[in-house]
Amino acid sequence: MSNAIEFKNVKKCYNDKVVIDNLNLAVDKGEFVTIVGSSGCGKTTALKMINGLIDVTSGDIFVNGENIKNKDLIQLRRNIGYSIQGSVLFPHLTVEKNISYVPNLLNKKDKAKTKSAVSKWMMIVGLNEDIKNRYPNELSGGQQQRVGIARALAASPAILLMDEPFGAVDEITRSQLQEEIKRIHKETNITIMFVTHDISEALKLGTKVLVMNNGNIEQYDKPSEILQNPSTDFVKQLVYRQRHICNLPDDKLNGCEFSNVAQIK
Ligand SMILES: Nc1ncnc2c1ncn2[C@@H]1O[C@H](COP(=O)(O)OP(=O)(O)OP(=O)(O)O)[C@@H](O)[C@H]1O
Repeated sequence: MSNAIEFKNVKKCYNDKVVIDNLNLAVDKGEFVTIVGSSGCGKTTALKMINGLIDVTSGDIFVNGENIKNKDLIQLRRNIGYSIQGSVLFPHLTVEKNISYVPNLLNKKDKAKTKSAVSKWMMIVGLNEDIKNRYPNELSGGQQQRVGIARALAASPAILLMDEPFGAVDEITRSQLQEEIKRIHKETNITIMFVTHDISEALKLGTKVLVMNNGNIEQYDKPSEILQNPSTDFVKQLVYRQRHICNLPDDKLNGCEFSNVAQIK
C-alpha cells in the first residue's frame, strides 16, 4: 500500500522553541488516523504542516508521494479537505454557496455537476436540503459543523484533515457526527487525520491512533494494540484512564506511574 502522507525528519521551531524535534511517520492511503496527546504537544502544528498552513523548520513532508515543497500550495490545499472546531463558514454565503465554493473553483463550467455534489454531500452529512438557501447565522451549531464538513468534502479530496471538529457541539450531535464520519470514511476510503483531546473518541474512530507527547510519537498503532499493548508509560496512562472510565481490567498496567494523567484533558 502506498503512503498518503509521510513526515521525514520533520522539525518545527517557533522562534527558538523546538515544538517538534524529529517527526517520522508514514500514513497509508485510506487510514483514519486519530491524533491524541497532552495539551500543547504539537498535534495542530503537525496537522497544519501537511497542507502547508505552517512551514516546517527542516525536513520534508510528502503527500501522495510528492514533496509539498515542490507543490503549489493553493493547489495542494484544494485537494486536501480541512475541517476545524466551530464555524468557519463564509457568513455572507448561503449553505449551498459555502459547500460549492471549492468545487466551483475546480470545475467552473460544470454547474450541474457542482449542484449535484452539493446535494450529495448535504445528504451524506445528514443535512436536509431545505436549509440550502439559509445563511450560517440561521443554523444551529451542529448544522454549521455539518456544513463545514460537507464543504471540506465537497471537492472529493483524497485527504481530510480535521482539528477537533466536534469540540464545540453537544454530546448527542457529537456522537451522531462521529457515526457519520466513520460511515463517510468507510464509503469513500478517504485518508483522514483527526486531532482530538478525547482518547475515547480517538479509540472509537481511528483505524490507527497516533499518541504524541512533547512533539514525539509515543505510539502509532491500531486502537486494539494501544489498549492491549501500550508501549510507553505515557500511553499506559492514557489507556488506564480509558479503562478506568469503562471499568475495564487493568492487568496490563501494573507498575505504571499515573502521575501525568491530569495533563491529558
Ligand atoms: N504561532 C505560534 N507561535 C509560537 N508558539 C506557538 C505557535 N503556535 C503554537 N505554538 C506553541 O507550540 C506548541 C504546540 O502547539 P500546538 O497548537 O501544535 O499544540 P496542540 O497539541 O495542538 O495543543 P492543544 O491540544 O492545546 O490544542 C504549544 O506550546 C504552543 O503554545
